[in-house]
Amino acid sequence: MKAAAQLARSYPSEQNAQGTDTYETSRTEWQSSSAILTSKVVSQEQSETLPMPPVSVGVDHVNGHNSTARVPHHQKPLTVNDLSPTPMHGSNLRVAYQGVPGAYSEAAAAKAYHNCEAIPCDQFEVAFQAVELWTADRAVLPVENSLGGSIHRNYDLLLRHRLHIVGEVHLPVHHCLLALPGVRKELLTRVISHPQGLAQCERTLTKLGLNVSRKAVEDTAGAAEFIAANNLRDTAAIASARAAEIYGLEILEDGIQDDASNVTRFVMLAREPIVPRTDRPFKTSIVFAHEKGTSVLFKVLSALAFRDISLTKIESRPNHNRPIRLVDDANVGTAKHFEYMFYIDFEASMAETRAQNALSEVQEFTSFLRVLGSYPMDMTPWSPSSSTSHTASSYTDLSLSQTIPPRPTGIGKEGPGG
Ligand SMILES: O=C(O)C(=O)C[C@]1(C(=O)O)C=C[C@@H](O)C=C1
Repeated sequence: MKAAAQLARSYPSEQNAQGTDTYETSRTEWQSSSAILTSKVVSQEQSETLPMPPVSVGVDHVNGHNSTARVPHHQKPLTVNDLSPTPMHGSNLRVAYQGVPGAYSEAAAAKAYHNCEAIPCDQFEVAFQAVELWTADRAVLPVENSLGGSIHRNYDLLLRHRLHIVGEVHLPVHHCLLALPGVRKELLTRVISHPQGLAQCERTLTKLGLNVSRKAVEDTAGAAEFIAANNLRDTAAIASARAAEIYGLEILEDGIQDDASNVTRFVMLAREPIVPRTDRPFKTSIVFAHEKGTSVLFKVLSALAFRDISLTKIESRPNHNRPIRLVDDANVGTAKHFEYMFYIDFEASMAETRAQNALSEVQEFTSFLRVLGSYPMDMTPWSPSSSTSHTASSYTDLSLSQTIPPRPTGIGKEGPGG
């Protein structure tokens, strides 16, 4: 079959959204069998972490602004042991995020899915698995920040798991320096936060003249929770105003991110892709590799540029299937090339012919190609000064308005979402 025809047939259409032609079948056409990666639970993202006992929560206020996610009392983060394919209850969309209540990821879940039930997970991988095993309907995960850069772990997990990107959401991130009531800045010896939180405030921390060590923990709100639970009077957390409220901390400094327009981009993941459309701006995310490594990159970029398709993001990660390629030259020795997976986001919908043609061409000179998702761009108005204020209802996850394949027996119905 000609590649273009194969592509047009393989990407989900209105027809297959009705269940007559599943995306699962088409997806295999896009992937070389050697590149299929298995899912297994991996160790936590930070090797050096602090234990964080759970603390009860109940304040409904995200990062200084009203949240629409419901946070049950005494909610403990989901761990890998909690994951079993048990039936869901209730009609609201259950959205998995990494962290504890008060984390920015929780705010992103609320922005993406108004009135959702936000489910905290102790690792990114658990959030992926929660959706795969029907414990959650969606996962909302950070992929990049305007100051701290890419969240590499999630790029690797996107490849290892079979979920589809169904949307994106940009969350302005407004950091505060939090400590127990009565603690003065001069008494601090340590600042703890998520590595991204530390990275996003590095220059400001230095400017404040604090004589503190930095320590990475699992998430920003978890840092606040840890200080409260252990009554640490020499330690401050970088976290949201909502985390201060939840865990009873005081705000020593407000807005300590190095750039006022600090923003994190999150992607929404689902078990099924959405039907791509052309009536609003769409983005498509792909990942590809080639045995000849980086030499293919120029061709891929040309295939997009030739069709006037703009790139919004490019990322490379080690190709874990084949990390090194050795090239022997009898005369000079052995060259050792690192192998990469390339991730690209571009501004076009897979419903557009130009995107289909571009990917047909890309398919011809890559050994592995996977469409991670084609989804509406977050076009909500930009207001960095208002921190994490969000217009929850202005965002739409189109997957909620499409026909969604039935759940296995015993699973409840789809919630309202965005
Ligand atoms: O720690 C949190 O609060 C998170 O939600 C995680 C996270 C991230 O992984 O980048 C999300 C947004 C901010 O960039 C800081 C941290």
